[in-house]
Amino acid sequence: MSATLLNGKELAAKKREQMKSKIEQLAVENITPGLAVILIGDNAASQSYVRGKQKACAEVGIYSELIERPDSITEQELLVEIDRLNEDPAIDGILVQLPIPAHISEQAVIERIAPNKDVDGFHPINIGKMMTGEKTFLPCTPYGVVEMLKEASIDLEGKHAVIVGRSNIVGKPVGQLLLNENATVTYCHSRTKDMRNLTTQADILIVAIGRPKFVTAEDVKEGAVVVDVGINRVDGKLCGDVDFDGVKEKASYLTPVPGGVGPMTITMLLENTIQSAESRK
Ligand SMILES: NC(=O)C1=CN([C@@H]2O[C@H](COP(=O)(O)OP(=O)(O)OC[C@H]3O[C@@H](n4cnc5c(N)ncnc54)[C@H](OP(=O)(O)O)[C@@H]3O)[C@@H](O)[C@H]2O)C=CC1
Ligand SMILES: Nc1nc(=O)c2c([nH]1)NC[C@@H]1CN(c3ccc(C(=O)N[C@@H](CCC(=O)O)C(=O)O)cc3)C=[N+]21
Ligand SMILES: [Mg+2]
Repeated sequence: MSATLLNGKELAAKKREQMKSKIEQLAVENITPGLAVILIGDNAASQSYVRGKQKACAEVGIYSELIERPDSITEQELLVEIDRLNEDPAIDGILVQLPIPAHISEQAVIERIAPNKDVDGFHPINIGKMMTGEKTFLPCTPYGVVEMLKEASIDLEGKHAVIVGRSNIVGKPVGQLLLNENATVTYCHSRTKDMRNLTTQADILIVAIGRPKFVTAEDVKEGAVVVDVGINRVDGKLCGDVDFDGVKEKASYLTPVPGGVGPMTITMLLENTIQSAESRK
């Protein structure tokens, strides 16, 4: 068997088309959704992601503002920038590109963003609402993963979803969203013993660890749905956390890297920004 590819790039393009007409409707009411992105330092990967976000905003008609600051910025200075954006009526969403320098507390920064402008869905209030199933901004990568599975009509109810990775931005929330969809969820991480025994039981396997081609065909059950969140640069080329060529012969569905989860992450950021602008009304 050769897996059906879950084409995130294509679904992202389709969703962005739909967003354009929503934004035209908002324009009638004199609302232009606005996103502020704060980029600290000169990390090449972060710069490239931020460019991707700005390009996507321009494509659908979201106003975007880039605030670039040097590595030497103090935590206090950054918090003041966030306060200003919290008060800015043209800004519906605020994103601080991670990682940030070690001398600044990531948690302090995330908690300073007004929850109703936290389009990343990282604020503890929004995480809490996600856990209780209240409507809120869902974290973009997990939200994008669930949208891709739904688009392919992959039934989640009662399925065993195994998540490899437990970061606050990907692993933990993707498990929570799948639980909200009535999947049975198991988390694996760097201390997990006999991980293969767990991953080979997965109907749905989500991998988000940041280790190139770490998950191989032997880790996967025949017919499983495999979602590769990893983005790794090896010899100048992008690859995921899953050994694509091996796993595609065993999985029923598989996401490519690039062109899988990544474009969906940006798309759900746009979606959250539009949702935020709609609540101005
Ligand atoms: N496509 C997209 O839109 C996005 C892609 N990414 C990519 O996804 C990947 C993960 O990102 P992120 O969640 O931020 O990463 P983190 O580094 O924050 O977390 C990695 C997680 O993987 C676990 N882990 C690491 N090594 C192993 C191992 N050998 N076996 C089992 N578990 C392991 C860690 O365990 P422990 O907790 O025990 O340390 C940790 O929970 C990266 O490649 C990143 O670039 C990230 C965000 C968005
Ligand atoms: N506050 C914050 N929010 C984030 O959402 C956030 C962040 N910080 N820090 C870094 C990670 C990573 N991330 C990606 C987004 C898009 C692609 C993406 O579009 N990838 C393309 C390839 C892009 C390329 O060619 O480099 C693809 O997979 O096809 C990847 C990774 C968001 N993150
Ligand atoms: Mg991280």
